[in-house]
Amino acid sequence: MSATPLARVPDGSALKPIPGDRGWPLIGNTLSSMRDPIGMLRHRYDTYGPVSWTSLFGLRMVQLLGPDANQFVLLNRGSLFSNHGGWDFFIGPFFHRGIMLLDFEEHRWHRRIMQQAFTRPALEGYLARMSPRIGEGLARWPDGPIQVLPRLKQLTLDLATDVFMGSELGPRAQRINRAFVDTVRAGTALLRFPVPGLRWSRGLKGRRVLEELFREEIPAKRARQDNDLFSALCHATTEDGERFSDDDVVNHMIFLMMAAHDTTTITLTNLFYQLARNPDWQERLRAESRALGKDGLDYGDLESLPGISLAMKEALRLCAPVPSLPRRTVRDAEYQGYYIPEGTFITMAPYFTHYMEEYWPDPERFDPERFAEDRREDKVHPYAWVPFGGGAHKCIGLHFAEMQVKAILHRVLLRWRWSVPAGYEMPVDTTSLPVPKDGLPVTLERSR
Ligand code: HEM
Repeated sequence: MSATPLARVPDGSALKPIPGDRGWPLIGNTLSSMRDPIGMLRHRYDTYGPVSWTSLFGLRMVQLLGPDANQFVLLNRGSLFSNHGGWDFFIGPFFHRGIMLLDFEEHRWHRRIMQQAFTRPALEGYLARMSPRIGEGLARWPDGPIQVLPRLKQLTLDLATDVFMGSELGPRAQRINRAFVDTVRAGTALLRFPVPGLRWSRGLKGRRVLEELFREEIPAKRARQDNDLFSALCHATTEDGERFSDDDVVNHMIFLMMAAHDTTTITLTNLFYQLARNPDWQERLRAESRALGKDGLDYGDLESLPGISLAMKEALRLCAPVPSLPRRTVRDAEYQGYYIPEGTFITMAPYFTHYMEEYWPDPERFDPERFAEDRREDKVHPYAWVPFGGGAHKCIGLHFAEMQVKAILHRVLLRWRWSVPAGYEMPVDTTSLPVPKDGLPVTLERSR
């Protein structure tokens, strides 16, 4: 492909035009970015450097690559990049007014209130709810061969029903689960317009069902205080007395369930995979869990499982559940001497950064010790490890995620040893969020 500039640089400007190429007619580079995102970005980085453009999903997209670019986009000095402008194209119809799709002052207002639902006491309450439910959920797993992905999806969905919504929803919880699954799947529909019975229109219907069911429940939730997330959003109040309206609560609930569900499931799936391939690590974590001497974790126990923290960081490096983050410029911008016009779609790519040999020695290797205090390879650059993003929109649920991953993995480690056949390599479907194409088959064997 021959390089063409993205746009003409304004007369008299000393800036350079962004180099790049459209890729194939009509589809651009969409298919290669879905098939092999890291290989495709490596090729572009080697060809054009950290700034280039191509055509993806029918849009001209500027790819800003590497830790410096991550820092530039995520810190967003001068408010150059809109989250709404980037994400709305992909998930707006189903997750509009979710906090990640808000910008600048309005986003800060919502984030201040939402923060009240993620304080330490709130997290302690969620863990207390979650812990026995994890035990019940895992008790339904058989010994022997299982597919990890669908099992974990069911478990995290059941946990979300209780911890996010509150169990008193009873039979309505099942309708919410169904509607929720349809809504989330719609974001990855290939046909991006409503055809009855297909993903997109099922997603729109799912969104309407969720809105209705959550809205009906709000008066009861506002009337009493409980330790589920829905309740926390209904009661969250800042020191200045700011609170969410009913519409805000509905929009945030729908978004939060989505933000938490697949991301945590993918992280756990990758931990299962890596620990199956690295039995020495599996044994090390099991020994740590056994030393704790109990099945259910309390919040204070989380720090006693440092091995899981290291392994989780490494699993998130090797497979960033949110592989790239879109933005759109709200004014003309400049990066490393390149001219980025107003209205340009941008992506930055944690998935790619995490495999850059320039920053991560032997990047393909599962090596949790690279995050240990005496090595801290992630410190090579503050934006080299960015599975949770950074800046104003940095994941608000990162401690929640760590807590849930630890609470689940701890119980699994105590109950089973698991393995994959020698030489097994997990085939990853990267058409949307990265998941194993085969669901990750493993064999569970009782460990006590
Ligand atoms: C390992 C699990 C998770 C990963 C890898 C992850 C990743 C991310 C990333 C990359 C962003 C930034 C998006 C951007 O800047 O465009 C984000 C934002 C967000 N995440 Fe997570 N997330 C995880 C778990 C969770 C959980 C468990 C929750 C809630 C309980 C959550 C709630 C959110 C919210 C509300 C935002 C938007 C924050 C804002 O815009 O201010 N996430 N997450």
